[in-house]
Amino acid sequence: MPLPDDAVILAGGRSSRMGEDKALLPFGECSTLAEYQYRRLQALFPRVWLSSKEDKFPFQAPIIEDRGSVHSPLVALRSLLSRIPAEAAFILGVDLPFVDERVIETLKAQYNRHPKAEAVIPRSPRGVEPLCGIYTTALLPRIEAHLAAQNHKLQELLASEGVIEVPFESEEPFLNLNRPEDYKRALALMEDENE
Ligand SMILES: Nc1nc2c(ncn2[C@@H]2O[C@H](COP(=O)(O)OP(=O)(O)OP(=O)(O)O)[C@@H](O)[C@H]2O)c(=O)[nH]1
Repeated sequence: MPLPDDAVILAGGRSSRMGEDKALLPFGECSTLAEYQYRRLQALFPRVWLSSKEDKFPFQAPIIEDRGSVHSPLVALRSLLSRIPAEAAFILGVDLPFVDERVIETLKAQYNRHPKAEAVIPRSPRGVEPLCGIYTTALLPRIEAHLAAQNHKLQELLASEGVIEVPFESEEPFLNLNRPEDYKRALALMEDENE
């Protein structure tokens, strides 16, 4: 299997727009979206982790807890890139349930073609999709610098020559669940797929 061997699900956000913790919403056959993502990624990566502020999950999985109480994906990236046993990991937001195997295998293939890349990130028609991509420990010094400057913008971290952008024709796989209406739409899409 091409590298990386590690996948990490970002599941420690505040879910303020959803109004309840979206990682813990039921999804598909699973009692939580976090477990749905975990099971899917287990088929594609030898090691799968959950990234969160604390262990709040009703199933067994290795957790990488955040170092720092501020909520932002950058805080999570600092903690997980310092903790993974390798130099790179595939990162996925818990709220992107439609990122499929084709997307992941395309990103893996690009990473294997560019092993010195700092990150390999999809670009869809709506722009870069930073919550789905391969991130490497080479980013750690810049992540620390951005956090020290209280700059939490992932897009700014990724505006670097060392970041490979991979174009995708559709934004559909990157549909994310921010609000209750997004969740309802995602449940309906799942039902359509299963019919
Ligand atoms: N581990 C960890 N994950 C985070 C943190 N902040 C955000 N995330 C995750 O990163 C992804 C994008 O998060 P955001 O869109 O910034 O925040 P959110 O919790 O999804 O939603 P809002 O509060 O409505 O913005 C989601 O998968 C979050 O669970 C954090 O501090 N730690």
